[in-house]
Amino acid sequence: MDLRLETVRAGYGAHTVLHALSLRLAPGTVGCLLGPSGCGKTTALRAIAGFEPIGAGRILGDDMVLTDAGHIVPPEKRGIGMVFQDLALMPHLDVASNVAFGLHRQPRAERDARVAELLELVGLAGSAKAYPHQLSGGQQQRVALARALAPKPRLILLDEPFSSLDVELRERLSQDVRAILLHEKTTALLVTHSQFEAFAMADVIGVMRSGHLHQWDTAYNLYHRPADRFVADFVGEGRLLPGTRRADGAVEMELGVLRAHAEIPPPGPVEVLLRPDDVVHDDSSAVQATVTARAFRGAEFLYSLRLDSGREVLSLVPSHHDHAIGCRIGIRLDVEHLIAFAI
Ligand SMILES: Nc1ncnc2c1ncn2[C@@H]1O[C@H](COP(=O)(O)OP(=O)(O)OP(=O)(O)O)[C@@H](O)[C@H]1O
Repeated sequence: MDLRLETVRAGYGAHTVLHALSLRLAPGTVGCLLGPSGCGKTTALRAIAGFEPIGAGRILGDDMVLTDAGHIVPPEKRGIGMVFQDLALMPHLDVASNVAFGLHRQPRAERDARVAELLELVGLAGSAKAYPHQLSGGQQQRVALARALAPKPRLILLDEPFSSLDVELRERLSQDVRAILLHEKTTALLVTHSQFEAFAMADVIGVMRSGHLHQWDTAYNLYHRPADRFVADFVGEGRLLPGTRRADGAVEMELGVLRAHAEIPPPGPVEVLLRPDDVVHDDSSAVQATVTARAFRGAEFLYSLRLDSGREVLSLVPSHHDHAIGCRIGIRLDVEHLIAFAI
């Protein structure tokens, strides 16, 4: 489905939750709404599914109006599948019957073939006769996905589908689910507050806060070209440090002078985003900082460093450089693409 939201406003009574939400999800792509709890992700998904009316704007699927301020195509007529956090598998039906649930109008042979195909796809071909309570959480989630995909929906909506699973399983499952969605060529929209899931699954990610969509973009652009301070802060790790943009284009900071490019703000005070890989440990550097915290990440340490001004930066350092908290270490900047915001 080619899904379009055009300046959608929605909410509950007098409480507006979505403010002029606009986005487009191209057919066959996986999109994600990412944002802190309460920012309106689920409300957006429910409006797309047809469970919530909207106060203004339009929701279109393949150029057909699904919802506008005066009218709603009912959920069952939209060709949209859903996978929610609480799986709602039917406990008294075996796995195959759960997956077949939405296919009751199809001839038996076709239905059985589709169920077998999906169970194969989600890696549960051997569990067709098992009951939900005999499966692990991850397996149950796969059944829920197979069930939602069975009728070949034009769009599938996934609301925090992995939130009840442990981290390791989430990681594996989110990659598997992406592969399954691509295989089925289903357009999908996922809602999560986990960046990891968003990055692992989505082609395009929308960062939301308080019902506003701050940026609808690829993971690469959210990380390397954040549209504003909120996205810069919310996506990935990093710290904002004050600086001054000079007339010659360079930016002066306490850590040195950085070359700038045309996109950054005009001369004046700015805030510069420094990612942990922008701050390089270098014993020969004159600039020193104090290690205030460190997290072992296997190949690297993530150091929190206090500058002489009292401000903090993060630095990723190969883990054979093992510096204790309180140590002074030399650092220099190695910024490939300067990101700065006018203050
Ligand atoms: N049925 C409802 N009636 C009234 N207010 C609601 C209802 N559902 C949600 N809200 C409010 O709307 C706002 C957005 O909620 P929503 O569930 O869309 O956010 P979310 O981003 O999905 O959050 P979470 O990640 O915690 O699920 C919240 O302030 C919430 O309290």
